[in-house]
Amino acid sequence: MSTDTPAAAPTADAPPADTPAADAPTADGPAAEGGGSVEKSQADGAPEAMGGSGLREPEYDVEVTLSDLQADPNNPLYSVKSFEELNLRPEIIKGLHALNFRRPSKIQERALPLLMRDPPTNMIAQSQSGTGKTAAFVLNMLSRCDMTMPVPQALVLAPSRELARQIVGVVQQMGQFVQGLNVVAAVPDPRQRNQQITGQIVVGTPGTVMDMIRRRQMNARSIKILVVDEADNMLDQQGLGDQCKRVKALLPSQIQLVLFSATFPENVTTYARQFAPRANELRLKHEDLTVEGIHQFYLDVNGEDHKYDDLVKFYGLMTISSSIIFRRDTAREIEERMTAEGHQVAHLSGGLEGSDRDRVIDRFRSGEAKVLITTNVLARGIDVQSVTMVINYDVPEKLNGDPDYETYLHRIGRTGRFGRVGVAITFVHDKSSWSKLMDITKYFNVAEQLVRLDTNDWDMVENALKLVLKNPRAGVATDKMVS
Ligand SMILES: Nc1ncnc2c1ncn2[C@@H]1O[C@H](COP(=O)(O)OP(=O)(O)OP(=O)(O)O)[C@@H](O)[C@H]1O
Repeated sequence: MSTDTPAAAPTADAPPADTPAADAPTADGPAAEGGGSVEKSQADGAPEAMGGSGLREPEYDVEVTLSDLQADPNNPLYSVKSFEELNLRPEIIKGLHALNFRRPSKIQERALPLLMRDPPTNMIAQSQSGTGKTAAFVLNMLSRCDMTMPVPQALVLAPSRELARQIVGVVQQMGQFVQGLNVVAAVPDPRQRNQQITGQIVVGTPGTVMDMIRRRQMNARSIKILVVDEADNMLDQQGLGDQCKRVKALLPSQIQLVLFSATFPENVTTYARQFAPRANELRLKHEDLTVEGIHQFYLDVNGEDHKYDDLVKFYGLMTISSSIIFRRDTAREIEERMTAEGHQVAHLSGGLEGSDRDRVIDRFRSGEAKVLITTNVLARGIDVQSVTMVINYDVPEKLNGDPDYETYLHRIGRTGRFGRVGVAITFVHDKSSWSKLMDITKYFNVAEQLVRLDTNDWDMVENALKLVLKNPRAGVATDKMVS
């Protein structure tokens, strides 16, 4: 895309103007409004307010004081309650303390009393990426399972093996002081083939779970909770939606159904309500979904042919602790080229064997690989706190070419986790990619904050990003920095 791209214009046809940065508020400016959230508590009957490794520079440490963020009522991490007040058992509280969870986040504070109420009620809950949804549903499961019984009692369905394995890890950590707890990952694994599942909590991908129940490897008779994580994705996609429905049909009829996601587009909401009837709902407007700590940029690339070169140049500018590059397809040229440039790169796509996928994600989590190149298979749920940058090498699109709002939000949500600062950079190389990105940022009400990075001025690019990443309280770049 040429440098006379309509950088600040809200539409693709609008004439070039100042960059959006000119009007962009700083982090000291207006905070993301928490007031636009909508909560519908059907159990109560009445609605309530809800509330590259680089080659030149040292690594940046991004620090964040969680207690400050948790004191701001507009912040999704805010809470007035303590875990003790949420009636959690002492051994579970001990696990939370061991994890350094001092206070619940807003979603945990709101969801837990509803989830843990007796008799159990269904729940459809939404909150921004990285705000602790996993802990909310894990704490409910830990509280409700009888650990003296070695049979599955709670089942979590997740869209990828990586996310399922991650959730297993969260259950193990939070439940480390819970006597008798056994949690099992139900993901394709030849070693598990004929093994009987005896864990009280099972976390898996829908196809494997269905197989295990059908082959009687897993006894579903005692299951009392079904959690569908990333529920909009799980219920929307024809394949997964169908599979989730079939898994549900294999479970007892009187169970607690819990759906969690950062996004619930309208077209999925109706289906979600059929899947989990009479649910308490914790919902947000799409305008309130972005996370303040994620600074959104676009790299103005001079045509498709320059994308590789610019990516490599970009990674030569500075060291990022960990970053993820999202691509539409699984081509490996970028990996090869960046490896040749001296970066510690890993590549993960759905086409790899399960054990290879495990090895790759584990290398990335441990920091052995600093750059992860992947597809939408990892767009959702993956929580690696050291990820300070996400790159959308392609603007996320649906199969029909329309902008994919939800995937954009989930991809950028791999950084800026639980109050941390992160940077999301989308490559824009022509009018079409530009206008799709504009649509997306307008949908989430962040078009004004989107900052252009000009590939004709790499010093500016470097300065803009350093400023944001060095200072956890720094605002988005101003027009002085990116002109
Ligand atoms: N109360 C808390 N105190 C401190 N850290 C927390 C708390 N709750 C969650 N976290 C941490 O916040 C991070 C994000 O949590 P989690 O992965 O559950 O987010 P999420 O809302 O499920 O995000 P996504 O929508 O991307 O799936 C995790 O590293 C988790 O350990």
